[in-house]
Amino acid sequence: MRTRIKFCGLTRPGDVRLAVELGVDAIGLVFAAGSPRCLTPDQGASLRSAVPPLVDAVALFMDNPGSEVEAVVRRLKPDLLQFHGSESEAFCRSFGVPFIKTVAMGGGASDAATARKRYPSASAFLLDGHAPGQPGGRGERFDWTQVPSLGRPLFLAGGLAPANVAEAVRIVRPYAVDVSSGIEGAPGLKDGGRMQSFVDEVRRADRSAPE
Ligand SMILES: O=C(O)c1ccccc1N[C@@H]1O[C@H](COP(=O)(O)O)[C@@H](O)[C@H]1O
Repeated sequence: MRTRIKFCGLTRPGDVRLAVELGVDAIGLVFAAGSPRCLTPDQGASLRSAVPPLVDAVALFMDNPGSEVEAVVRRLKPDLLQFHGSESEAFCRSFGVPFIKTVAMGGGASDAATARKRYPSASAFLLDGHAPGQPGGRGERFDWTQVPSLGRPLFLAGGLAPANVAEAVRIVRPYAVDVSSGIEGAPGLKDGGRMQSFVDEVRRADRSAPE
């Protein structure tokens, strides 16, 4: 099984081009207010145009008004939406685009127990290391031995980096890994060397997969 890779929070066309060259499966574009990686719809549209067919463009939101999500959907035509806040199932599915729902695993108050029932139409769940109500993209990991079974493909996120992603893949065997700050030189600015090392480490862990 090949672990899928999503790079999130890209802000520069050159970073998108390198991610595609490295063979990542999905590029995340952030529209969450307050994030150092937050894009305007114009910036998002320009980056989206650098994403070729067969690589997914994912638009990320955190409790944005529906009108903002709608505007990004209309402009960028993303392949997937990623919701990081307290959005309802009805809100998430109202845009007619498949969606990933984040499950907060940190702070001792995981919302994993209710996610499966609350979001029956989620295409996948993304497990992140932050506490419920907090934003992601801050490099917070959680206990990888405590991964809930949610009946949908799992994206593992939160504090992943070239130095730990192989271990994370071996323990969790997720459908995909998702990384933002762990491949950056500074918030929003991806580092080419770290991007390359991250992909190499995921592939190394894949090669060690049990038959
Ligand atoms: O990237 C952001 O700035 C962000 C803002 C608000 C919600 C989520 C955000 N990013 C997502 O957080 C996880 C983990 O990031 P990290 O690797 O720990 O830095 C990742 O899924 C991003 O998509």
